[in-house]
Amino acid sequence: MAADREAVLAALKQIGDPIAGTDIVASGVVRALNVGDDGAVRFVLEIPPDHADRFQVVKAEAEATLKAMDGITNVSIVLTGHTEKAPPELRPRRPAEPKGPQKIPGVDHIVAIASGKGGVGKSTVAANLACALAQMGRRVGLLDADVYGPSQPRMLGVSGRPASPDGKTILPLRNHGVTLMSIGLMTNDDQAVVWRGPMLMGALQQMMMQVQWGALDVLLVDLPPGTGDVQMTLSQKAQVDGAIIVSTPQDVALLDARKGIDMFRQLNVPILGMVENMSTHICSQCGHEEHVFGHGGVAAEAAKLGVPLLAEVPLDLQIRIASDGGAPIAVSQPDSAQAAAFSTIARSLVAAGVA
Ligand SMILES: Nc1ncnc2c1ncn2[C@@H]1O[C@H](COP(=O)(O)OP(=O)(O)OP(=O)(O)O)[C@@H](O)[C@H]1O
Repeated sequence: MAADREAVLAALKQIGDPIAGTDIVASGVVRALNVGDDGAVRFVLEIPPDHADRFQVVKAEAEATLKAMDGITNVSIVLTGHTEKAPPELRPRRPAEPKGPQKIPGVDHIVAIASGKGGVGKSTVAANLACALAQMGRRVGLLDADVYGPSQPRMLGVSGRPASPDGKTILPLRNHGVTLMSIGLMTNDDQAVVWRGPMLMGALQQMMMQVQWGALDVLLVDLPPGTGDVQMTLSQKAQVDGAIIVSTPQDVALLDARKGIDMFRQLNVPILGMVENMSTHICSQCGHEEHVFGHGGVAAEAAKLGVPLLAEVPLDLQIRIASDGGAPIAVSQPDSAQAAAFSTIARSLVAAGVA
């Protein structure tokens, strides 16, 4: 079993800080501690630059201590000079030079998860799909670009602000095997954010290019609903392999989904398929199946538009409870019927060569 964060912290508390005279956890030099599900431990020692030599010894001691512990597979410690800077603020930067779509270093594929309309379950699908892919052994990242309501930190059970040891790169967070960065983690919870166009573009570019994603088979991008600046910027700046459009079966949702598909086609982003969410409702009490929003509307629309229907996800209380609780159903009940819909989408992406 992988060591947990508490055990790692306890071990680090045994190591002295030669300058502060306390231990390295108490003195605050241990930053951005990340203990992975696979037992990999990663953190930054943020130290006064004049004392680098003395902290080399501390680093070696911490490495040796952690490596000797059960459940730790790998230890990676980065020594950085102390800066007073907080993680970078998302200030608008210089207007970007006009450049064509770029690859994100280390990221093999980018898949956008989009919807025409808000509240149709796009983020739920993105979170579950990311977890389903991770469970299949894919290296997966999730970029929550839903500036109007970033929900991935809650759905994936992640909190805290991501660290930026050097003030330039941003270290993402990780849970359930998914590497996550969210615009929601860069703002204060209680602060309403009003995003303006150029600010949005700068923030999205920062998320894509400054976050240390590491080597990924696929980066899923949870887009805001609709057809706005973020969709445009993503498709123009990054090489997007395809988009998945999530819709409920109602006519109005479908109408907006169609607009989304048109937009991606204009931007030359292939449509990988549509997902019908809240497809049928099976009563948890009596097992009766109801079509709350109608059923099959997305299948018909997909056929009309000539795009695959990737899955039909039922409207199910467990799906909501699981996401609200920070462990999507694909990871908390991977063998359930509800989770099967998400593994089906994951398998389609792998079969299509984009994950
Ligand atoms: N299949 C489902 N069964 C039950 N509840 C669901 C399902 N899909 C989504 N929900 C719930 O519906 C609400 C909205 O879902 P979600 O946040 O994923 O939508 P969204 O399309 O990303 O919305 P927005 O774009 O407006 O942020 C959430 O509370 C979520 O738990």
